[in-house]
Amino acid sequence: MFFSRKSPKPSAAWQAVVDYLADYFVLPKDEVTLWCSDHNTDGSASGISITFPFANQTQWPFIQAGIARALQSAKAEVDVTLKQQINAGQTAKPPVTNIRNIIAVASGKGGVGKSTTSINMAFALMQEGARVGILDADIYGPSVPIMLGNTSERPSTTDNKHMQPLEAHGLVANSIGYLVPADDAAVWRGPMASKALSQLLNETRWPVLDYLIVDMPPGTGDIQLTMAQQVPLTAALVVTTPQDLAIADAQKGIAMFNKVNIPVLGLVENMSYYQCTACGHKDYIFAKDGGNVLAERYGLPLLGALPLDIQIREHAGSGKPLLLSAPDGPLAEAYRDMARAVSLELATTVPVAEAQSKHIKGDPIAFNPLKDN
Ligand SMILES: Nc1ncnc2c1ncn2[C@@H]1O[C@H](COP(=O)(O)OP(=O)(O)OP(=O)(O)O)[C@@H](O)[C@H]1O
Repeated sequence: MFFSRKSPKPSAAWQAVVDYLADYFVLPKDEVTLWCSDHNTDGSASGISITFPFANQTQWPFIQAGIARALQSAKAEVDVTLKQQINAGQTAKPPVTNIRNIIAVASGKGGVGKSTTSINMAFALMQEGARVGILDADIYGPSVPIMLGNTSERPSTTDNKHMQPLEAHGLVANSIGYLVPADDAAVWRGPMASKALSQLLNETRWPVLDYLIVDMPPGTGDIQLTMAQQVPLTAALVVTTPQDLAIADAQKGIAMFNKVNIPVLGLVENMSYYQCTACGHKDYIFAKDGGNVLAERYGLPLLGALPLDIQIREHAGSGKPLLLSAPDGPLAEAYRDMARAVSLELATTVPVAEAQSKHIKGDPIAFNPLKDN
């Protein structure tokens, strides 16, 4: 965006930008001020750089237009640039090489759509400009290979010690489903399942990732607890459906992460409602506001509400990700809304790790599926 260099009042411009951002993101001015810095455009005129610590690139055209309007009404002129730099969040355990943030997606009970939410959120975060990977920790029922449509592929290795993760549509992934037949893993006891997860996490050559999404096994038993403790999680997200039973189980999920001091970013209500394709009427098939009530009870934000929609099921089962097949539709938009909310929540609630770049070693040679952004 270009403005005349004859900026009479840089402080008015600064104020207009900060006010606009605080208003747009519904955040305190102190918070958004941290994203802004003065920069020199050509040595004589100064401008404002906004560095977002979260993924929101699809919104930049709106934000740029909004800032232009705000500057115009403040009668201020300044050059404004937008950038994105996602920080590594603080973790209790040492971070995994190349991964800035690990987010667990969990559910109190099976079948609520945890895996579907994980994969769609991963693609949505990518569309918002983040570098993303997915780790299928659902050892007993891995579904990532099916959803990515690459069940017959296997991770390769060059040194017999590390795996190159698979890559599908720019998303890097690893899953027990790529490594052993489903029937074998289904009978593993807890210690074997957690060992498998540890190997998948630590012996994969991850490229530099802003987010690794971990699709957890459903439930809140010993296995899930061990896994939650074992992985250097930055934060967790709990997926639920609105009916009472699922809500009761989601509570156990929140309690489990609280017990091991992993911050819960918020809740996602899946299959919230069904919208009639003919008349647009919304039917709350399971119950209304279940996720909202639970979110209020725990003081957590409701970060997304996804409808029950045949397209979501069809895309999940066909290996053709919804976010790529129908990127402009309302469902893709709903997932991107959720992804931005998750990314913003993490950036504004989880403290930034002290050592930002020590564990970022760079993309393994000859393996860089993600475009630089
Ligand atoms: N919003 C939705 N609309 C329609 N179908 C959905 C939706 N979310 C998930 N599904 C479908 O519901 C089924 C269960 O979803 P999914 O496998 O994601 O659940 P899960 O909680 O991960 O299950 P599991 O306990 O097996 O790990 C799948 O067939 C999926 O396609």
